[in-house]
This record gives sequence, C-alpha cells and structure tokens, in this order.
Amino acid sequence: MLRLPFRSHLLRTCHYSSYVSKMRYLMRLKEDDEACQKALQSGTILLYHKLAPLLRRTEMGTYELPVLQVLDVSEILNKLGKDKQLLNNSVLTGCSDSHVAQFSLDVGSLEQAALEELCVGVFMDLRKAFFLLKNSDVSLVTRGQALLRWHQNHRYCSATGQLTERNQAGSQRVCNSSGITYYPQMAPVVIVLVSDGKRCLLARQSSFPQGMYSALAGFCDMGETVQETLQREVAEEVGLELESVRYSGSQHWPLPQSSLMIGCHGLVRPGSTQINLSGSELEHARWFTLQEIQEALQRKRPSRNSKGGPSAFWVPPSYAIANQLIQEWASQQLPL
Ligand SMILES: NC(=O)c1ccc[n+]([C@@H]2O[C@H](COP(=O)([O-])OP(=O)(O)OC[C@H]3O[C@@H](n4cnc5c(N)ncnc54)[C@H](O)[C@@H]3O)[C@@H](O)[C@H]2O)c1
Ligand SMILES: [Mg+2]
Repeated sequence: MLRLPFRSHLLRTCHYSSYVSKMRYLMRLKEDDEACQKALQSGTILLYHKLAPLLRRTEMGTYELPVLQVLDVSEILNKLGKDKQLLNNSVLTGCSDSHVAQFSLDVGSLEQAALEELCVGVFMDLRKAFFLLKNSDVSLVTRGQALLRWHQNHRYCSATGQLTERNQAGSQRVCNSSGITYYPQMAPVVIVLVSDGKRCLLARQSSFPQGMYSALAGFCDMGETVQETLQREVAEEVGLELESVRYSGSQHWPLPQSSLMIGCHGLVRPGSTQINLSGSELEHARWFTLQEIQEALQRKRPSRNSKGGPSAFWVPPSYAIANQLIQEWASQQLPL
C-alpha cells in the first residue's frame, strides 16, 4: 500500500501570509513580462558558465554560493566590454521574503578566466559542488541549472522547427508559428530503499564513482503509477518482489536531465531475498547490515586505500534523496 504522510513543511507554512504573498508575487512575474523586467533591475543573480555554477572560497576554506546583485553583474559585463542585454537571458528562480527576485544566468559565451577574476570565484562542475555546498545552496543551484539547461535544449519547436520565444521569467517558450507553448519538463523517477526487515539493499552501476552504492532507481514508463514503477524496477534490476512500499519524500534531481525523484521504502517478502541481477544496468548489488550502513553514513568523503581506490563502500552525498532514505532507514532500525 502506498501511504502518503502529510508532513511536508509546505503544509505547515502555506497559511503564513508572507508565503502566500511570495508565491503570488512570483506567479505575477511569470505572467507579466514588464513586471519581471522591472524585478530584474533590482534582483539578485546566480552565475553559471556552460552550466557550471559560480562558487566562492571562504576564508575558512569552505565554499559558498555568491549571490550577486544584478547591478554588479551589469558592471562586470561593462568591464568585459559586453552588452548588458545579456542580462535578459536570466531565468527567474525565486524571490526573497522581501520580494527581491532571484535569477540565474549562464554567461558561457564569455571568457571564463576573466569572469572568475572579476567575480572572485570559480565555476565548478555541479557534481563537485554537491560535496562542497550546504544543502539549501545545492537546492538553489540545481534549480537554476535545470531551468537554464531546459532553455538551451529547447530553442526550437518540435512541430515546425522554428525558433521559439521565451517569456521574461523563462517559465515557458512559445512557437509563434504553431502557437504551441512549451513548459519546462521533468521526468518522474522512483527511488526505493529495499529492506528485508533487518538489512537494506544497495547497488551500483559501473558509471558510479568508485565504491559508491545507492538505492535502486528507475524512470516511470508512460501510463504507469508510482506503485507499478516501484514494483517493476525492483523486479527488473534485482529480481525481487516488493510486498509493501511506503512513500518518504521527493526531490528535484538535475542530472543528467531534470527528474522528480519520488523516494520510497520497500519491503520484500520474507524468505525471498535472493538477489538476481539482470541486464547490464547494475554492476553489483547486495544486502547491507545496519552496522555497515551506520559506518558508511559516518564517512563524509570516500576513504582511499594506498592504491588510490576506495577502501570501503560509501553512499551518495547528504543532499541526494538516496542518502536521506538510507539515514531514515538506519534511524528506524534503532531501538527506541
Ligand atoms: N538523487 C538521488 O539520490 C539519486 C539516486 C540514484 C539515481 N538517481 C537518478 O535517477 C535517475 C534514474 O536512475 P536509473 O539510471 O537507475 O534509471 P533506470 O533504471 O530507469 O535506467 C536508465 C535507463 O532507462 C531508460 N530510460 C527510460 N526513460 C528514460 C528517461 N526519461 N530518461 C533517461 N533514460 C530513460 C534509458 O535506457 C536509461 O539508460 C538517474 O538520472 C539518476 O541520476 C538519483
Ligand atoms: Mg535503475
């Protein structure tokens, strides 16, 4: 049975007037190009270079996400001799409590080193940034990257082949020839931490970083329910049958394209725990004890042996919903 616990923070906060007014303001900016253009003048911007976000090293040696004022970016463009019209390529990704609009902009057409010097930062691959930024910043930066990528990949109408035109917020693109409106897309993906009641099952694909194991995941097929995808994926990938599933939470995942990860816990039938890998997707899968999982959760970074390989298995970084499912499972195994 799929149970959906109503414990989202949104449900607790949606009656706050500041939350409602923020959402209404953002809605207006998506619908009204002129209002959005005005908001851009006094907004803030996250910069990307060919979809790699700009990060700044702090005095403590950690990394943060520099949130630049639009005016500062305008000045930087000026110093590089570039037209500030480039700012109009920004996409709206949110707003502060005081209604300062937040945008993301890819400046991949400009010289990277010069930009990094002027911005006092470094453009870094998003996969690396996952390990360096705090989770709330990862969430911000993935949202911007996903929307920018969608625009870069959807410039043409698939019916007419004509260039499409975006609105100022970047929340849609329209083909003036066919009249088709395109909206940013995400693929629904299930991710399930399978347990036999005492152990949990993790697996790895050969494309994963060395030593990393994760929960089972898979794209929803057309026409499937979440429950059906969960059962099919577990059967396909490890040859097991789920007895029950429980919804845990969801997450937007930007790699390799935008997905909506639907995170669940699954229980297999007792006595039916024999793993049977099929196809080429998984390189290895096995059951892990609570102690093994607790040790892996303690490792902040993959530990290395003398040959540079992983000395022990490790799990995805704390931002990933796989990690959150594993943490949740481990905490539920402990005696009260
Ligand atoms: N956030 C997390 O914690 C986390 C953890 C694990 C996996 N993931 C993500 O989940 C996604 C799916 O996992 P998977 O690779 O095991 O899926 P999967 O088991 O469905 O296998 C991928 C294959 O499915 C096919 N496929 C069907 N629909 C597709 C679509 N819309 N887009 C791309 N391929 C499609 C392709 O042949 C592809 O090779 C991956 O993108 C991965 O990055 C996220
Ligand atoms: Mg899979």
